[in-house]
Amino acid sequence: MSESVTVRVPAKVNVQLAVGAARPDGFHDLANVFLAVSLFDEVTVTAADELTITCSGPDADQVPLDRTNLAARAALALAARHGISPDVHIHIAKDIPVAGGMAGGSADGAGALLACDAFWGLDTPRAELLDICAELGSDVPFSLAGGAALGTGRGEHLTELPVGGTFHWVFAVADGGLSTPAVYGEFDRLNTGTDVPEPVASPALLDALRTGDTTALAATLVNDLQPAALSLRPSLAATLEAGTAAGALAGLVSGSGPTTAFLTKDPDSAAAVAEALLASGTCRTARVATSPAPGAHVR
Ligand SMILES: C[C@@](CO)(OP(=O)(O)O)[C@H](O)COP(=O)(O)OP(=O)(O)OC[C@H]1O[C@@H](n2ccc(N)nc2=O)[C@H](O)[C@@H]1O
Ligand SMILES: Nc1ncnc2c1ncn2[C@@H]1O[C@H](COP(=O)(O)OP(=O)(O)O)[C@@H](O)[C@H]1O
Repeated sequence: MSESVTVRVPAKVNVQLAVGAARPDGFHDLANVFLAVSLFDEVTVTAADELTITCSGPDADQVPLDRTNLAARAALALAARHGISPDVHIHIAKDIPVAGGMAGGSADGAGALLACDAFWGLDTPRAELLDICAELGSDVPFSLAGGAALGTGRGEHLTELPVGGTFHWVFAVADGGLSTPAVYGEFDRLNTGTDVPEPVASPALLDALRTGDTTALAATLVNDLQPAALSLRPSLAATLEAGTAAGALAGLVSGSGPTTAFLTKDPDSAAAVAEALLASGTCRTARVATSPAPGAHVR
């Protein structure tokens, strides 16, 4: 057994998030087109007498260090399935914004699962790991998979998607987070009395991904949660405006927000948009990243 295992896991952006009506279980059916982006958390597992968690990075103080942390829940779930002790130390080096709509918690869940699996030498089949991910949260299977995928159901059933090029993004990180259930709740409130259509993936958007056509992707980006996120956080409208005024091809709220994502035509444009966003004072920080990025992998 090696002394430690470190797994690197990407953040995501939803290039299409089509949201259906609330289901009886409270979740919403989705057509969720995930794209992994090159901002990564690193999850390291070492031997310990009990299950403990530490976290480092600029947003570390916002991460729970008890058993509600998705990394702890992943270790507990895997250990329970194999009937072994979950006693390990998990360190999260966090670079993904917390509660930002970029699936940072999900990344840590998938990362801890893979790291514990390797550390304990279990060699759990991939399909079983994906099942555990789905139990942990709707976005967790995609954090394991990476690349690009269509998520259906509540987002946990994945179909891998081909991507024909590299996309250049700028992420404007807002002050504070937005609660995912609160944003879905606001979506329901805004849609009260309307007939919410079944969510379907956009053929034009899937085509743009497949061909790597940035301009076509920019024209088809859509997030049904955006009106709800803007309703809860009206200041995001100014961030979206600042990014597009600075030359981004398009901007949208990332998932449930409040991070906003801007698609740009090349690395130079991304750097210019990031600089303009920072100067605009409409965000806390701006990060440049590319996609697709690989899923959770041992370093
Ligand atoms: C909105 C999205 C878009 O990818 O991500 P974020 O922007 O939060 O990262 C996801 O749907 C978030 O997925 P995830 O954060 O894993 O959610 P879960 O833990 O499964 O569920 C948290 C809560 O979100 C709501 N929820 C989540 C998924 C879904 N399809 N319908 C929902 O209504 C429910 O209120 C649920 O109790
Ligand atoms: N490992 C983790 N990293 C970050 N947040 C976590 C983690 N585990 C649990 N959480 C909780 O999940 C909430 C959502 O965080 P996160 O996954 O970063 O955002 P989002 O759901 O918007 O993508 C946080 O407010 C935090 O309380």
